[in-house]
Amino acid sequence: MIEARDLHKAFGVVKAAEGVSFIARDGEITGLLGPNGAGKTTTLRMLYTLMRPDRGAVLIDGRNVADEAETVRRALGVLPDARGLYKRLTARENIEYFAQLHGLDAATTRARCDALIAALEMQDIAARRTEGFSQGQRVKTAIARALVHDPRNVILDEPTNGLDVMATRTMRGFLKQLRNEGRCVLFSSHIMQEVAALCDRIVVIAHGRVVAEGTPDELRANTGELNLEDAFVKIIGSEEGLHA
Ligand SMILES: Nc1ncnc2c1ncn2[C@@H]1O[C@H](COP(=O)(O)OP(=O)(O)OP(=O)(O)O)[C@@H](O)[C@H]1O
Repeated sequence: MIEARDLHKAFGVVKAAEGVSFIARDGEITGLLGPNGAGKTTTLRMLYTLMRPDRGAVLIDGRNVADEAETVRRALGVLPDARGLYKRLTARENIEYFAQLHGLDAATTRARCDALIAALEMQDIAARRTEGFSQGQRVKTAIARALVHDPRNVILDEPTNGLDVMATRTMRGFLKQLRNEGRCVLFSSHIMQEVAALCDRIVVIAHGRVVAEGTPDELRANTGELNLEDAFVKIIGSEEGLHA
């Protein structure tokens, strides 16, 4: 479980997060939806311990990040906005390297790598150096690497950004599999259709604040709109972020 509790973060005069609070539960996919510059990446960075909030708290499985950063990090798998692969290593070696950093033994490393490579349909690229990888190939490698230690909570910053239709389908199927395994899956997107297709719960963020939250049905009911797109226009107050 991931909990954002009244998170604030400012960069000079820019207030990127102004009291962001929400809970992402186990066995659910939670989507953080908002237009460009809404504060999604900043919020996720605070949640995955990269950035310290000016105010507020982050709790992962009930543990406060400020007190137990190391324990919390072991329970987190993160796809950051900068994917950052080692380009001289193959895709498999990138994943194995993270397994070593987490202290996994050789047999577990092999088993986890094989399972992730199969689940993400990356058998054809596993033995290739990542230098020159396409966007989709890089994202798959970075996700496999983020999940090699079998974390209970998964945070992904715009995981389908730049992916083609087939790669997006694979990614959606993979995220659902993580959810069905009982994990807590939280991802950000500025694309309404992406969030609508995948999420059990949606947290809508605009100008650093949570402006709506609920299941797709609840968001429709609360806005009095039959169509989710119309509901978002009403919530965000513009058509930003509605189109892929
Ligand atoms: N390191 C930083 N220094 C200065 N300003 C920043 C920094 N990081 C974020 N900001 C500002 O904070 C605001 C929120 O940015 P953030 O990246 O969190 O938005 P986002 O919702 O992820 O947007 P996008 O969909 O475009 O990625 C923006 O105005 C951005 O310019």
